[in-house]
Amino acid sequence: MQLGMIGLGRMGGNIVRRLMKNGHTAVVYDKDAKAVAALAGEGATGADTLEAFVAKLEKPRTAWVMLPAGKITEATIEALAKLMQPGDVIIDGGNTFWQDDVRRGMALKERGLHYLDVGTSGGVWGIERGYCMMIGGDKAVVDRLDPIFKTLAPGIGDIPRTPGREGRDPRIEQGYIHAGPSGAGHFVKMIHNGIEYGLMQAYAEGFDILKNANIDALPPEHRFDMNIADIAEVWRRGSVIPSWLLDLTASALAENQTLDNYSGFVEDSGEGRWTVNAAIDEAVPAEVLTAALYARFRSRKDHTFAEKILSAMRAGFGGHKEPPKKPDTKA
Ligand SMILES: O=C(O)[C@H](O)[C@@H](O)[C@H](O)[C@H](O)COP(=O)(O)O
Repeated sequence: MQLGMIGLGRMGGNIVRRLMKNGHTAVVYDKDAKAVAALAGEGATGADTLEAFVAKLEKPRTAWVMLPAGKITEATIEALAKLMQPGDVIIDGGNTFWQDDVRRGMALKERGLHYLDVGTSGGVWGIERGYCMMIGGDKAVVDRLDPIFKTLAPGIGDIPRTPGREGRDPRIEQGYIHAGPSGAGHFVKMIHNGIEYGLMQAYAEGFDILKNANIDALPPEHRFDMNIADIAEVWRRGSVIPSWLLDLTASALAENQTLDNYSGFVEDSGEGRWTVNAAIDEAVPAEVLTAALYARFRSRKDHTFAEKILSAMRAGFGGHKEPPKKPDTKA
């Protein structure tokens, strides 16, 4: 099957590679001509403008947009929609806010275009491992494009089947789901990422406590000099908390246990914020996911103004002074 791909970064380029490796064809476009040339060299049909890209696609066209969520994705889909014809499909595979999908899905439908939002998980490893996909949009379109999704998905692999799932939609076990109408795919991906924040924060805090178990503030007989790289490794094997995130942590610590190659300034791309907003809209208490998001904000500041206010209040009611230097509890 043929797929058009706009955006040939770490995700888009590798999606095209995985498809071509498995017998599909691709038309590719990116503002960076070098990225287009590189994939053309690997067998894709390159296009140097959006117009040329659309002209090279077989009808009905399928164009997957894999760009950073926000303005660039919005502008690209708008420009693309003007060039497409009724029956064509536009896929947004980035980390778009699901309400933008709901709006776009309706607007494009009025022009006879189909729109799928595909939350795509797997990062830079997806080319080998496959991508877990959470898809929103019309069922008929999702079904028609099944050969693409099936190839991109990880497949059942060596993950044991879940007892009790016999006779259900086989796509789920392959690693992709039609989650519902427009927006549903990115809604599921948003919650996936919200959970990702929480899991990451849980591991991060646990390892920080282990790392600080030898500080001078503790009685000598309560101090432990922990090898956190080894602990990460042993937990991967038969414990209750293995995961891919733990695998990645173990690899990073094995390489450099001090992690002094990182500053600890943690970015976010929006999904965690939207998860918390959704929890508020639904009045669902999401304490862990909210705290994990705020921990990222905290990571970007030396000391917040709020912390100065805390110090001022403590000084006011108790005469407590701030310590002259960072306390020992922070390594
Ligand atoms: O499932 C995935 O592959 C990841 O969740 C991915 O989609 C994620 O969005 C970015 O790697 C970083 O996200 P943040 O910038 O929000 O941490």
